[in-house]
Amino acid sequence: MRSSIATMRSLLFPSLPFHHHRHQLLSPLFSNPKKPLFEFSIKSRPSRLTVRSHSSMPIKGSDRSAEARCLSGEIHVIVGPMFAGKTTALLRRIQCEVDKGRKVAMIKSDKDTRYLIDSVVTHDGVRMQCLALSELSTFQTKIGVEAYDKLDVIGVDEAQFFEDLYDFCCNAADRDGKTVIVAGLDGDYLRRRFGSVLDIVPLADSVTKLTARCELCGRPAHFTLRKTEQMETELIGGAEVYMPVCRQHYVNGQVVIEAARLVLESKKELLEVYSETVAP
Ligand SMILES: Nc1ncnc2c1ncn2[C@@H]1O[C@H](COP(=O)(O)OP(=O)(O)O)[C@@H](O)[C@H]1O
Ligand SMILES: Cc1cn([C@H]2C[C@H](O)[C@@H](COP(=O)(O)O)O2)c(=O)[nH]c1=O
Ligand SMILES: [Zn+2]
Repeated sequence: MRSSIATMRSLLFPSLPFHHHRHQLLSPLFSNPKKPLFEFSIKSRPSRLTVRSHSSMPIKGSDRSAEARCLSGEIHVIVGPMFAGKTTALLRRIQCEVDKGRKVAMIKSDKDTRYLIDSVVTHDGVRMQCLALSELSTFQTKIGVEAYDKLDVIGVDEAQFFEDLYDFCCNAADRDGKTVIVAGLDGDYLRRRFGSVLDIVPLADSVTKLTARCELCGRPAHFTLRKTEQMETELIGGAEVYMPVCRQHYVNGQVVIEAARLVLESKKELLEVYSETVAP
């Protein structure tokens, strides 16, 4: 038990620097340099807001007034097709937060087993250790209330796989004053809403939709085409299953895939008729 807590803490407050080198294992959270601490007090006339800076008094989540916490909370959403650079952008924004001396934690869905279970990994191989969770609601329990209170920023990757994304983001930003940076697919391979990612758009301070390069013509790719015949929404995979495409090649691709599916189905029916009549 003690060793697992120690492991968890090392995930949260390592002293390792944060490097942006290819295949470099990035530390998920950052040393805890003093960060400017602010206390908000709303004067009697609601239009006046006094901000006082206390460089020494540690303000924990529980000490700050509710107004102060929700004022300091932020939600930023990064969406787009696969290979659009969502995870890359997430890691870059985390770096910016580190440069500002803020404490960060990274979370991803434990459904993403493509590269490493305990790391967020871009398609270019840039990695960062993280907590792989099935539900975001377990995060605070896993890291402990004290460590959670000290956090300034929470990164979430593969957000499309978290069913409790909306409540988590709401609580983290509005109640606890965290900056939450979320990366995930807005649409699935059928261009339908994927999980709860679109639900947090009304909660967001910013929404960024990225594009990849169409694998067939090089134009900007806004959609993800599934190359295989599986039809379930959740299918973990990379370039062997998916490719980013432009609108024209998405539509063409869907026509081809649907035609291929029809051919396969009719072939299967022919084989069944054959096996029942010619060779019972
Ligand atoms: N068709 C493509 N268009 C754009 N980037 C691609 C493509 N295929 C592979 N890549 C690589 O994928 C990287 C983006 O990876 P990543 O940030 O993990 O994307 P996402 O999280 O959006 O799937 C790019 O920097 C690029 O090197
Ligand atoms: C389009 C689509 C994707 N997925 C899966 C495939 C990957 O494991 C992730 C997305 O990875 P990213 O490169 O970090 O964006 O989601 C899926 O399950 N269903 C889909 O329709
Ligand atoms: Zn194209």
